[in-house]
Amino acid sequence: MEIHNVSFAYTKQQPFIDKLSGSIRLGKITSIVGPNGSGKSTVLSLLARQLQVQQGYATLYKKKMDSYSLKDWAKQLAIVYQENDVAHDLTIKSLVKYGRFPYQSRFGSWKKEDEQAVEEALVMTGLDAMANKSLLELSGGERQRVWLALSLAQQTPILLLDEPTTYLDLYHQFELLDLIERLKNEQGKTIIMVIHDLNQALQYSDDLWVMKEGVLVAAGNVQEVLTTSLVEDVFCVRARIDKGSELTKPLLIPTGKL
Ligand SMILES: Nc1ncnc2c1ncn2[C@@H]1O[C@H](COP(=O)(O)OP(=O)(O)OP(=O)(O)O)[C@@H](O)[C@H]1O
Repeated sequence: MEIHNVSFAYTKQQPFIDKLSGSIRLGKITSIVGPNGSGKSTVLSLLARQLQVQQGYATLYKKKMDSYSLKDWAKQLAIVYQENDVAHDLTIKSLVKYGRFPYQSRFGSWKKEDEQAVEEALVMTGLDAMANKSLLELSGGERQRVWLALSLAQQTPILLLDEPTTYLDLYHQFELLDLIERLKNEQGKTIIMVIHDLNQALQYSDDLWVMKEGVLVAAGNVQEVLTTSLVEDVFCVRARIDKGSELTKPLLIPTGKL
């Protein structure tokens, strides 16, 4: 996936995202990090076509993003936001079924493969045993898993996740990140996720995009990009990096504000 000089403005003044260019490696996990308000979610929304690119363009398999119909785009790419509104009287399964929407023809019926995709998504997210529960009965973290299940039922090769671990306790954060890693390793999915925890980014991603004030200031292999001087420049935080061993990944240790 390639992004060429993409610009976007929320207001008529200066573009907020100004001529952003970069590539996303397919079949890899790319984490987008950066301070609050730096444009991470905006970039996800532009790729999901929830916001419209105003200048420049993005391509997938060398074909321009805009030349895919919205329905075809929804077969390529699913997005899970951090916060979602929903009519609460739905059951988990009935919400996850909406992931099959791009595959339904106007008068089409619900097919065996639709049912199978929903079941698989429920099993993968550990929601199968409670599939008939109402969303009202769920905790914030459980509800977050339902949204992930919905996007998995969509069976797209690309998954965009906006702060997927935010509402989860530490155990469930690692459980979800392990699931994301499995989706990459076993199904070859491309994952693009916004994440605040730099150590989780270090542990789980292949590539890192670093945003600051709407600009992509660094991109590339996560271990090469995430240096102490970058953390100082972008986050205004002092840090040191424990290089780890053959068995362990590096660890970033923040030591205070600059
Ligand atoms: N709908 C909107 N209308 C106007 N401005 C917006 C809108 N959504 C976001 N912004 C502004 O765009 C900027 C970037 O927001 P964005 O949500 O992309 O940042 P972020 O890096 O994801 O932040 P965070 O880490 O706080 O979630 C912010 O200054 C924000 O106030």
